[in-house]
Amino acid sequence: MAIEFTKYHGLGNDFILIDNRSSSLPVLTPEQAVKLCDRHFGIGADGVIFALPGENGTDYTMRIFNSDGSEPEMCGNGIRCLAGFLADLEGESRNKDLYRIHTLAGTIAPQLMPDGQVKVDMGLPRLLAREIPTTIAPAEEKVIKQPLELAERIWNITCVSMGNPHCITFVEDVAAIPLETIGPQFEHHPVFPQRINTEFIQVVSRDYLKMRVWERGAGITLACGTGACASLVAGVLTDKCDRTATVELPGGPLQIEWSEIDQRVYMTGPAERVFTGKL
Ligand SMILES: N[C@@H](CCC[C@H](N)C(=O)O)C(=O)O
Repeated sequence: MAIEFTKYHGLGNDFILIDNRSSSLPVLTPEQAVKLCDRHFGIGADGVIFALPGENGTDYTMRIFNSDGSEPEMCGNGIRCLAGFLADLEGESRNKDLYRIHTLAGTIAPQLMPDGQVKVDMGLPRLLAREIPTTIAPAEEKVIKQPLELAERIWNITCVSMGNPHCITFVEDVAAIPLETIGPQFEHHPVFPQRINTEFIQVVSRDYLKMRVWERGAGITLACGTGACASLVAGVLTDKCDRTATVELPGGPLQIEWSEIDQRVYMTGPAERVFTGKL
């Protein structure tokens, strides 16, 4: 069977997009996704994203497999790419700019902007230890500047769920963090029963943060949208940044806002089509 795909990226966080609108089950297994994501023996990507029929009154459903085959609840860069992909698929019959997408993290709403960027209503951040989830604090408490011992060092971590789990730590110099060795130790630390995405943040000013990330199930990536949102929330909670800031990632900048009005997080950034192909 031939399967068509489109390769997209959001600031270098890259995905294989599959038109799965005729079935509610992904046409590929997690094992097949792992093979396709391989950068030497496959197409190469950080994950595979499926555009499925909508559920619960939404326009579409997004499912995603990480490059290790695990299934995360949400993906910020991925949902911008999905919005671009859906607009391509709908072509001339498209009659809206704002999609309501069902995800394992709830309904997320990406909007295609006139300048080509995609602005996403990422929903409410979740802050309680049980919502992350983490056992580092009592279930009903927030995890803000909590000490975590790892690699012979104490890291003060703040945890935020954007549907998927994030652990944020503020550092003097992001370039000096040995991500390859430290990242997996955070990801598999026993206080995170569902593993964790870890963001290292350097505060350049109250509206400009530099970020590097180790992603659960994908390792080092050039950008992480949910991670940038979680990091801004962590920065506000620890009084390191304003509610609106640019988060600069290795792949480029994202604009993030934690709205004072509705307490929801908004992310704006690009989604770029790279090529199409047939498996
Ligand atoms: N890169 C994504 C996040 C993808 C999921 C993540 N690896 C997880 O397992 O939670 C983003 O842009 O948000």
